Amino acid sequence: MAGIYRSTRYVLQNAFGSRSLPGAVRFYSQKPDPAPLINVDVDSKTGVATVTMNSPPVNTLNTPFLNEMGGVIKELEKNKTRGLILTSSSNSVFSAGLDIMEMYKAPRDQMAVFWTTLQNTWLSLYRTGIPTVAAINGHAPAGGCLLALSCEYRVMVGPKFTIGLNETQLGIVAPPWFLICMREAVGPRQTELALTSGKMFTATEALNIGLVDQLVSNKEEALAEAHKFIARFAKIPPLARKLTKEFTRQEGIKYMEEKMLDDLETFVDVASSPSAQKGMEMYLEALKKKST
Ligand SMILES: CCCC/C=C/CC(=O)SCCNC(=O)CCNC(=O)[C@H](O)C(C)(C)COP(=O)(O)OP(=O)(O)OC[C@H]1O[C@@H](n2cnc3c(N)ncnc32)[C@H](O)[C@@H]1OP(=O)(O)O
Repeated sequence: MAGIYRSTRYVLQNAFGSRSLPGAVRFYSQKPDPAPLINVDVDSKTGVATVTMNSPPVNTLNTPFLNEMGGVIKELEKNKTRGLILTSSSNSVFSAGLDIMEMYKAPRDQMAVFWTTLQNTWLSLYRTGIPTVAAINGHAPAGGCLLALSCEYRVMVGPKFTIGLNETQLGIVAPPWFLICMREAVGPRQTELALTSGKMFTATEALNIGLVDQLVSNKEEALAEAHKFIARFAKIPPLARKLTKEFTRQEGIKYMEEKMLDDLETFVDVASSPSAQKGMEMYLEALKKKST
């Protein structure tokens, strides 16, 4: 393990005094951003929260965004919210996944803070007792797909948007917990086929393999179906529901609880390797070329 990484682990462990690091915290002081990156609207009748990612242009997952998302989930849990619908303010992108700028040419300690924040926020979303639905109203590559997979139900606007774990196309490897989420939705065979090729699925293909649960034709319909899904739990005792969800998701939860620091170490080593850096550089160039 490289010296810088050792010191990163030391800083994080010393700051929190144990192997398990808390979620949704800012590790370093940052200038507060006055504009929220995520909007929350709680329906006063149903108690269901619509959580709208609003970080233009493409809702990339970076440290401030993930911190805010972790804080939102914590707050909704505290307020005993009846449901959480995750969607996007963009007309074409749900989330473009991890912010490559958090990994490209970033110092190892910055990468470590980013990844720890991602791990914690993911775990909060994945295991929350609140019923969760992704209303996928745009493209959802990589980390965007992970967010959707972490919810209990996925309604996707079709037919033109795509979804998938495309990491191998970038020359990087999706970590085991991304894979666990995919496998829980589509099974081992489709997971291997999808991840080894980095396939992005059309909404119809995604429905056919069970990557999404329902196809609709616009965001309004997606939100309506999401509300219907959450209403199914109106008469289910919340504690029984929450524990059943935890049991069902035990593999992912256990992985993160037990392997958090190993996973972090692997990420920093892999992401800072020359081949991953080269892959990201080429990918960023291709994105820039496309947008100009
Ligand atoms: C080392 C182990 C790590 C393993 C895990 C990795 C998981 C990940 O999530 S990696 C990230 C994977 N993400 C993608 O492959 C998506 C890339 N983006 C796109 O395909 C498209 O942007 C889009 C289909 C989501 C949207 O297309 P659209 O035409 O609407 O917008 P663009 O012009 O492409 O983008 C606007 C703007 O945003 C920049 N950008 C897009 N995605 C990212 C990103 N993931 N990170 C950083 N920046 C991104 C893009 O370069 C444009 O920037 P400029 O306006 O400055 O040119």
